[in-house]
This record gives sequence, structure tokens and C-alpha cells, in this order.
Amino acid sequence: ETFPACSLAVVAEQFTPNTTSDVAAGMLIPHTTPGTPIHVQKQWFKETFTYLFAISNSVEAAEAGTHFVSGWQVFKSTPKEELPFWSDVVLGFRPMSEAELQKFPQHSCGQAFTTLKCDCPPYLLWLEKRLKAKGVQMYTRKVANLWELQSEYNIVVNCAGIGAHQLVGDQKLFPVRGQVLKVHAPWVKNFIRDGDGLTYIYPGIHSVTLGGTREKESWSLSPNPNTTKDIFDRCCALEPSLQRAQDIKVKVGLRPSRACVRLQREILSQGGAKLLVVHNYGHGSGGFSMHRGTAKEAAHLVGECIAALQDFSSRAKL
Ligand SMILES: Cc1cc2nc3c(=O)[nH]c(=O)nc-3n(C[C@H](O)[C@H](O)[C@H](O)COP(=O)(O)OP(=O)(O)OC[C@H]3O[C@@H](n4cnc5c(N)ncnc54)[C@H](O)[C@@H]3O)c2cc1C
Ligand SMILES: O=C(O)CCC(=O)C(=O)O
Repeated sequence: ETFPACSLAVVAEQFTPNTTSDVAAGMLIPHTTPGTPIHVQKQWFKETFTYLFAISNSVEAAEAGTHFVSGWQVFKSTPKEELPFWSDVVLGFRPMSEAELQKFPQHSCGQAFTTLKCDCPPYLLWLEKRLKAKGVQMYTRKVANLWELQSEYNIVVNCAGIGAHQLVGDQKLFPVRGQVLKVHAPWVKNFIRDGDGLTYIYPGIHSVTLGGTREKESWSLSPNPNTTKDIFDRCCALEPSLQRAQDIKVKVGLRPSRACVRLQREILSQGGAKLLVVHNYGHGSGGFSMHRGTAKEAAHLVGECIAALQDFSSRAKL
């Protein structure tokens, strides 16, 4: 969209439904990361929210799998941060009333708001369809080293998620394993998030996501049956009607975590040849919440790469 004169290809080892993004609940509810200034995180969230608001408010919404969802974030004790940085981006953020809190006898306070959610795989399939309609080629291939792309491409945008640990040897990137359940419980219409972020119930178009776990440095993609029971029990304690949920599927994903998203330009060179790289990975728990904002910044960095390429070629002609 930003550089219509460029031709684009997507190279990935796995496409939807086999990516980390397919495991996610897809809720727009940011996590704060220490390595990025809050105003930047807010900007990324706001751009993503505005973008998905427009899709959710259009005829595309059903196919794109994006929708508004209202609900509650509940706390057992008063949270340190009374007003999260994103409170004026989501809609209608307010403290819960005493009457609402009666639904949560274990909790003493809470926040009510409306946010947006992406259902995956539909959202990823919709994005793929839009790319293909523009003539973008999709190649299934594992890349061992970015340099192997140098003979075919001028610029590589590295969006490898947790795969960047091996692909570019980023030791600052680590997995935070998450196990969730996707269940059929169409009567659950409101989201519920325990303020510690460990237990959540996120209703989507096709299923309700029940979470979760946050296991730092665990690379295991195998579901743990004890964890499944634990997640189910925790969610039923918040929403007793889930006892009747059916068709329980267990999913595991590795959040690509880092002190900050790596949004950076790099020039690789070997024997006079160059490959321009834009890194855009390390979204941790916030890949959906921030994807449009970080993509916009990555596109800006691609613009800088295009200018650099033009500069190299005009210097080569001198
Ligand atoms: C349980 C769970 C729940 C979550 N819930 C939410 C949520 O509600 N809201 C939210 O904002 N975030 C959530 N997240 C976080 C979110 O899922 C991630 O931030 C996001 O999926 C990261 O997206 P990505 O595109 O960077 O990585 P991925 O989805 O992993 O995509 C990376 C792509 O790169 C490819 N790749 C990697 N290495 C190579 C290689 N060497 N060669 C070729 N291809 C390669 C992969 O095959 C894949 O196609 C959740 C995560 C988990 C695990
Ligand atoms: O934290 C949340 O509530 C949203 C889900 C999520 O981002 C996660 O599990 O990583």
C-alpha cells in the first residue's frame, strides 16, 4: 500500500492455521514492555485500534473476523496503575459498578470497557487474500539465513516472530509459552480478564478462548493435560456457565518476547554485495494489539531502505 511500485513476496515456513498468531486470542489489550517509551506503545495501539475499528465497522467485518467485544477486567486488590495508558483508546473505559461486581464475588474492583478482537485464522486468511489480490506471491520455505534471500530480493522485512531467535541469533528474544483452550460456548458474550492477566475468557466469532499460562523460556509446543484442567477450572470460577462448554481444543504458542519490539534497519554485506533488512519481530503478548502500528513503522523503514538503494545505485554509476 505504501510503495505500490515495489513487488512483494511472502516467504514463510508456516502459514495460517499453523502460526503463533493462530493460537492467540487476538484481543486488543496491550501489555506494557519496558524497552519502548509509553507514548510510542500508545501510538502503535491507537493506530491498530483505529485500523481495526474501521474494518469492524464495514461490510468486511464478518470475513475479516474482527469484532467489537465488551467486558470486564477484574481485580482482587486495587491495581497499581488505576488508569492504564490505553484507557482512552478503548471505548467507554470506566470503573465497574457495585452491581456489576456482584458477578465476581472473589474480586473487589474492576474496569469495564469495549475493545476489538481478531478471530484467527479468519483474520490471517483475510489478510492473505488481500495480498494475493494485489499479486503478492506466497512461498512456503524455511529460511536458514537471511543472506540466502539476497540473490532474489533487494529488501527483506524480517517478521519471523520467535523464529528470529534462530534466524538472526537474537539472544534477547525468548519464548513465553502460552497454553489456551478454544471452546464452543456461544452464550458467553462478554470478555472477562483477571487483572493479573493469567486467567481470561475471550469470546470470538467461532469459539471462546480460555487462558492461560505465561511460561518464560519454555520451548515446548506440547499441550500439558494438567494445565488444561487448571485453565478450565480457573475460567469456570470466573464464569460458571463454562462448565457446559463443548468441543474443547487445546492450543499452545510461543510468544516472541523481548524488552522491546525490534524495529530496526540493518545492512548486511558480503564481498561488496548488500542486503537491506528491516526487522519487525518481538511483539510478545501484543502482536495483535500493536500489529498495524508496528507495520506502519516497518514500512517507513522500508522507505529509508529504498532511498538507500537509490543512493547506492547512483553512486555505483559515478
Ligand atoms: C496463548 C497466546 C495468546 C495470545 N493472545 C494474544 C492476544 O489476545 N492479543 C495480542 O495482541 N497478542 C496475543 N498473543 C501474542 C501474539 O500471538 C504474538 O505477539 C503474535 O502472534 C506474533 O506474531 P508474529 O507474526 O510476529 O509471529 P508468528 O505468528 O509466529 O509468525 C511468524 C512467521 O514467521 C515464519 N518463520 C519464522 N522463522 C522462519 C524461518 N526461519 N524461515 C521462514 N519462515 C519463518 C513462521 O513460519 C510464521 O509464518 C498471544 C500469544 C499466545 C501464545
Ligand atoms: O493478556 C491478555 O489478556 C490477552 C491475551 C494475551 O495477550 C496473551 O495471552 O499473551
